[in-house]
Amino acid sequence: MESYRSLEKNTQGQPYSVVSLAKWRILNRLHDRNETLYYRVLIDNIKDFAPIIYTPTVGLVCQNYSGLFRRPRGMYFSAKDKGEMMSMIYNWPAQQVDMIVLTDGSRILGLGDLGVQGIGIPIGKLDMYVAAAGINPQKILPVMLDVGTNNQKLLEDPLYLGLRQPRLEGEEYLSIVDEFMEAVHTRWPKAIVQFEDFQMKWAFETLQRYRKRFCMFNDDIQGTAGVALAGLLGTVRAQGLPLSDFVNQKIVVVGAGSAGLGVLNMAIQALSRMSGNNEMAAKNKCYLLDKDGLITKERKNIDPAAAPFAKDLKDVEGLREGASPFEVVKKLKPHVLLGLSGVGGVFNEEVLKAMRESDSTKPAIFAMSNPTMNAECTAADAFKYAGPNIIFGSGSPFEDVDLGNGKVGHVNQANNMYLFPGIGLGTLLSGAHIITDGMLQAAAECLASYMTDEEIQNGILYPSIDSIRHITAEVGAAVLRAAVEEDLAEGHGEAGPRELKHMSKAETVAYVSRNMWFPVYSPLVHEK
Ligand SMILES: NC(=O)C1=CN([C@@H]2O[C@H](COP(=O)(O)OP(=O)(O)OC[C@H]3O[C@@H](n4cnc5c(N)ncnc54)[C@H](O)[C@@H]3O)[C@@H](O)[C@H]2O)C=CC1
Ligand SMILES: CC(=O)C(=O)O
Ligand SMILES: [Mg+2]
Repeated sequence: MESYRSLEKNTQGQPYSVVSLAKWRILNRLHDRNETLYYRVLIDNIKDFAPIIYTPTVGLVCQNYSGLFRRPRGMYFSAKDKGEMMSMIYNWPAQQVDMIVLTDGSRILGLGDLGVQGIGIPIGKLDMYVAAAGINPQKILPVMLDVGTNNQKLLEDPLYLGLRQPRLEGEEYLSIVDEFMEAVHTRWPKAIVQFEDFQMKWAFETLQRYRKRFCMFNDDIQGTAGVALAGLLGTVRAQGLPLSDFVNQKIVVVGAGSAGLGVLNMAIQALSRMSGNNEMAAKNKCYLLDKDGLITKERKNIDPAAAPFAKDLKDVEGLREGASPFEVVKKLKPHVLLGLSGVGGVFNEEVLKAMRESDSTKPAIFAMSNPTMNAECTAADAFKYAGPNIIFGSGSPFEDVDLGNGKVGHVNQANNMYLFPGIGLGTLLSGAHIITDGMLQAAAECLASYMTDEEIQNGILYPSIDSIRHITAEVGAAVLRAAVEEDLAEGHGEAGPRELKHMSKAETVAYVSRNMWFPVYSPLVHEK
């Protein structure tokens, strides 16, 4: 910590990229040298270190990974390993693996295709699993599926560590993922595989293909959706309205990719439950935009995943196919404007000023894209242009904003880190062999009800990252209980299905907390 603090002191005024990469190097060296100590300082200083090992710095690390590379971490399965993956999996030295984060590097944060350099994301996500969920670091496995890259710059970079070929497509691609999933399942049938940062077409396709066969989920589609839903429900409470008023909120989502569509799907499921299974009414309140603007039924070559949300032009009077975010906000006066576009600055001054006319007393702006440069707007601009009354959330951290007269504009970190560790931990301890919508919904509801009314009134929708272990234990327990209710909990370790079934809510939280690993040195000689 002394060397970290002196680095901070000695690099004041230097560019963000230089300072944050230097910080990452200090932590990475410690990670290689002394795992127990690394996780201990990570847990004790999570607020300072999450932005280094996770977003935003992890983005910069991935962009520069081939140059930063010193030692391997995790496993790489390449297209050339076809037919060998089963023996490769059996070569992994740990007896047991509980949690795998898998990527193919095709959509790393909002930074696009980074090929094998995307391995930084599974490493960072699994560090959060250890820090937040107390998964034993000996039982985690970051995995890169190297199926090539379409990033020309990387293909020409002499330092690039991956296969120098264009990405595999179609059946060739799927056969690689299939082989990997079968191999993992054979050796560790209960290991949970988190799919992370896959480009949209494969994100949806693999989720559909595997979710009923393997214990897996897609964090960008499902984890993000739960965090966003908790945020949306929070904004209803912040307006002093009962949760049932959620059905009256107008929601504009900018970005129709895996994350944006995941959010809309989950929000619409929740809305239709609240409005007596009236899915039509729920959909009417949600508007979706992509790089070509408002998606309507007039759209040519509409993506099948976005089609269910396309608006009939007669239902959006005064708006046209492809209307810009500004036109949409100006016309609709939405309660919530949520960005998952991956494009920095899409919520510009004009769009943010239009949010001043929102029908909500506390309009919500979520600029959820990562890393910081890709956020749809900064926190300072949001409060400056949309007004001091807004609720603000961003995917990467921003400082709270000084609004003058002692008032503070609170910044929420609307990031799936509040859910994925609990989803993984709860599933693991339940012993369920699949992850259902019910388990994910329980996770979202747990996060949504975690904050007090007073905090919510002050614009605070999510807990501080300092309490991430606590919220993760609660989320984990909620997921475990949902698995029990669905008769999926087969038990794990000391607790069989009967024990799990008979645990009260409080006992489940205590059970989950008890099973979280904490970094202490193990004695070399056991005392008698
Ligand atoms: N805060 C969080 O927890 C999470 C944040 N994200 C972020 O969300 C972003 C998007 O991720 P995915 O949905 O997986 O990407 P994606 O590539 O599947 O989708 C991006 C979408 O944005 C649209 N888009 C592009 N330019 C646009 C523009 N100028 N205006 C409006 N829409 C535009 C595209 O048409 C596409 O529909 C990334 O930056 C990622 O870091 C993703 C998951 C979780
Ligand atoms: C947070 C996250 O999963 C993403 O930006 O992709
Ligand atoms: Mg992601």
